[in-house]
Amino acid sequence: MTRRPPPRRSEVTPPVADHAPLAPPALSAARAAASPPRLSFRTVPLPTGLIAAGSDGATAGGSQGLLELLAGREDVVSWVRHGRGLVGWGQALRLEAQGPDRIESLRSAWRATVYASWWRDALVRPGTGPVALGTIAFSPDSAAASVLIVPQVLVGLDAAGAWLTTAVPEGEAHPEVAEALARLRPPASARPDASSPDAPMVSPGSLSETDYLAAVAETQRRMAAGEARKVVLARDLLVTPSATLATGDLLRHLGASYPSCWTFAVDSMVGATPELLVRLENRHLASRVLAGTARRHAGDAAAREREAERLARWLAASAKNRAEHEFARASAVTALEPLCSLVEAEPPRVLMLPNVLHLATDITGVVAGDTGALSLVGALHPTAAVCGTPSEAAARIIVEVEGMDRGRYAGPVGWVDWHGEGEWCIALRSAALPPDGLGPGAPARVFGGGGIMPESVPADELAETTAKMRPMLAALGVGG
Ligand SMILES: C=C(O[C@@H]1C=C(C(=O)O)C=C[C@H]1O)C(=O)O
Repeated sequence: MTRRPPPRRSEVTPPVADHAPLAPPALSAARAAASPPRLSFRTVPLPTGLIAAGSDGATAGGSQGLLELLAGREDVVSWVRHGRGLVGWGQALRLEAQGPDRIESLRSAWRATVYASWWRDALVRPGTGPVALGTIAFSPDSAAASVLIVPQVLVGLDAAGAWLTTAVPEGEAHPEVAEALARLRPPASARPDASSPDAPMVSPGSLSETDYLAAVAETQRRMAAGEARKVVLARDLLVTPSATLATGDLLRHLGASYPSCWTFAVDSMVGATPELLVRLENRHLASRVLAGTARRHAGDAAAREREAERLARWLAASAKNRAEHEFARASAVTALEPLCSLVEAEPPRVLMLPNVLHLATDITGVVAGDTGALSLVGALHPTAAVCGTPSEAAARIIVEVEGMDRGRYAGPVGWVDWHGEGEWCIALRSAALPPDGLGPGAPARVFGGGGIMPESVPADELAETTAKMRPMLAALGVGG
């Protein structure tokens, strides 16, 4: 499909610069909404068998998996689950916003950009045509920018096949498909240093373990005084690798170990999250609320299996976890109802992950009017899964007790397409990487948190944050 007439000129392919093209300057969302940039997008199907997902998300046959395309690369974007989704690199556009209106500003800037742009897309499937990936700060007061990024090259894979979307400023020629395809191969020069002998260095972020225990106790004191009923606290660890480690290689590790999670990367925020904030496709929405956790332990497969069954029974029957879950579930349903003609929530079930089990509620709905995914994100965020109940009191306690700026941790992360649909998760099981890449002297900030209830045991809450950090820590080479 072509949305605006393509420019009347022959497409001459200019010599294409090598990898790591320079990022364009960031454009404030407010400026972009008033005076939108004009981009040209082109989506073409890729030959069958070139890109494929194995049953566990790994490579199938002679083809490449999506995350393998990122080997050795920096400046990547990723949105991959069970080997399918989107990966890309380069930046054709970067929109930035901050403050309480950051989500709405990005939404209207993207809408204006789409209207000012043109594209060719013979496929018209979710994720084809113009797509931007975003990562949004948890708090309106965060110093971290909330961004939407249009990659220069985006490769997608769904059940029907793979495609390639390129984005260039209007008036510039797209790289030829053959050229872009050749460049799907990771640059040999950027291959990671596989021999990093020393273990990474781990140090506390804003709170030591002792301080975190004190923060949990202080939160419980404030809850006992009637200030809030549930508060989600988090902490961070600084992990410094002994050698450079490419973002693309971290993502491959996450995708292989946590295939049922969304392996994401946007603007140096990376992770493998199990929590779907909202997917909007053909006006139908889906959301998966998680709250209430049991930790799994290491061990042989049979022992872990037996333990998981026992933990699942325990979690499903735990009054504390059920109450904690109910706050999160209610906050999501309440946020969605005004925007939907129908909202249905399944009874809670147990979701099993390699490191933890969660109570999970699947929500489905039909969106009223032309409400888009970013409007739904704005209505949902922050749910009581990552903030608390009541929301404002919990947010205040978080600021006062956690002592850190969460940045994009626990904020929305995902993608939006040309008509406002897309898929957004909560940026959990995640880390903020240094902007110029991980390496000695440039640590990753790894996050983990959990819901505090009046009856919580502080030591258990601390252990829960460690269990939730395990995916990122393992990808960074910490622990087993
Ligand atoms: C806050 C985190 O996770 C959230 C909190 C949970 C809980 O308290 O049980 C469970 C899932 C997530 O909604 C995290 O992973 O950092």
